[in-house]
Amino acid sequence: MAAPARDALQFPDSDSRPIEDYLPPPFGVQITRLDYFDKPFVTLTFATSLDSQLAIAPGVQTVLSGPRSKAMTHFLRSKYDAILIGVGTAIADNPSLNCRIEGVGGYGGEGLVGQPRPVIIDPSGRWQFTEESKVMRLAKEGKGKAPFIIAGVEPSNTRRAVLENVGGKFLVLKLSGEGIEKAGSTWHVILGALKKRGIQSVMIEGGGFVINDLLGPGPAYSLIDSVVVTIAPTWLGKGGVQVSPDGGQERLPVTRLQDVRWLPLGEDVVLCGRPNVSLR
Ligand SMILES: NC(=O)C1=CN([C@@H]2O[C@H](COP(=O)(O)OP(=O)(O)OC[C@H]3O[C@@H](n4cnc5c(N)ncnc54)[C@H](O)[C@@H]3O)[C@@H](O)[C@H]2O)C=CC1
Ligand SMILES: Nc1nc(O)c(N)c(N[C@@H]2O[C@H](COP(=O)(O)O)[C@@H](O)[C@H]2O)n1
Repeated sequence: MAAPARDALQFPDSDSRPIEDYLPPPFGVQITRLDYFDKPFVTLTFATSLDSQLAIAPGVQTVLSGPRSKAMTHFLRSKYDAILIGVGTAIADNPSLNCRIEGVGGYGGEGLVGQPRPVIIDPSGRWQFTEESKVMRLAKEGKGKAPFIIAGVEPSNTRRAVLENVGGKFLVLKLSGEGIEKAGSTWHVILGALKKRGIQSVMIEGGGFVINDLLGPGPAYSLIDSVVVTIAPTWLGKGGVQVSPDGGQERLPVTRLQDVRWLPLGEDVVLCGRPNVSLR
C-alpha cells in the first residue's frame, strides 16, 4: 500500500489540457523530424521575470512561480523520462528534481511511476554532493529517481560510491575537443547518450548557461521540440541570471516561436510554443 501523499501538489485537468499538445508523444503531438537524429523529445522549460531573469543574482535560488505554475512544472515532470539541469543550478539550488504531484510514485502512487530521472551536466566535477543533497536523499527515501551525472572526466571513487549507493550513475562523455563539431554540439552528444540509455523524453529546466546555449546560434537550437515558459509578474533588476541568447538580426525569424499558446495560471502566465516548425 502506497504512503499517503501529505505534501503532494494537485494540478487539475482543466489547467493541464491546453499544455498537452506540447508534451512528448503519445500524449502530445507526434513530430516527424526531417533532420533525422536519434534523440529524446526535448522541452525547454523555466520561469522568468518580466526582465527575462531566472534568478536575482548568480548562484541565488529565486522563487518566481506562484503555486499554480509551480504545480504545472511538477505536472510536466510527471510526463518526461528525465529532467536535466546544469551544474550551476545543482550548486545554487540544491534541487529536489522530483515530481510531487499527488498520485505519482512516492506521493501516493506505486513505486517510482511518474518520477523523472534527474540528469545533471557536470563536466569537471564541480558539484560537491553528499548523501544529504536533496536529490540523493529523495532517491534513498523512494520519492524520486537517483540522478545520472554527465561528466567529462572519470569521477573519484568517493564521488562514484556516494552516487551509486543511492542507485545513480556517472555517464562519462567526451564533451570537448575534436569530435564535438562533427557530432553537431555537446547537446547532440548528451541527448544521443541519453536516448541510447532508453530515455525517450527530457525536460530541460536550466539554468542560464544551459538555456542561452540551447537558444543560441549553434546547431543545438534545432534539438528543441517545445518550449514552456512561466512568466512571473515581477522585475528582478540588473545583475541577475538573464535569458538572452547570443543572436543577431539575421536569426530573428528563426527564433520566433510558432504554434504559440498563452495560458494564465494564477498571477503568472505560461507561454507554450514550438521552435523549428520547418523541421517537421
Ligand atoms: N527560474 C528558473 O526556472 C530557473 C532558475 N535557475 C537559476 O539559474 C542559475 C544557474 O544558472 P547558471 O549559473 O548559468 O548554471 P547552469 O545550471 O546553466 O550550469 C552551467 C554549467 O553546466 C555545465 N554545462 C551545461 N550544459 C553543458 C553542455 N552542453 N556542455 C558542457 N557543459 C555544460 C557547464 O559546466 C556550465 O558552466 C541559478 O541561480 C538557478 O537558481 C536554474 C534553473 C531554472
Ligand atoms: N518553475 C520554476 N519556478 C521557479 O520559480 C524556479 N525557481 C524554478 N527553478 C527550477 O526548479 C528547481 C527547484 O525545484 P525543486 O527543488 O526541484 O522542486 C531548480 O533547480 C530549477 O531547475 N522553476
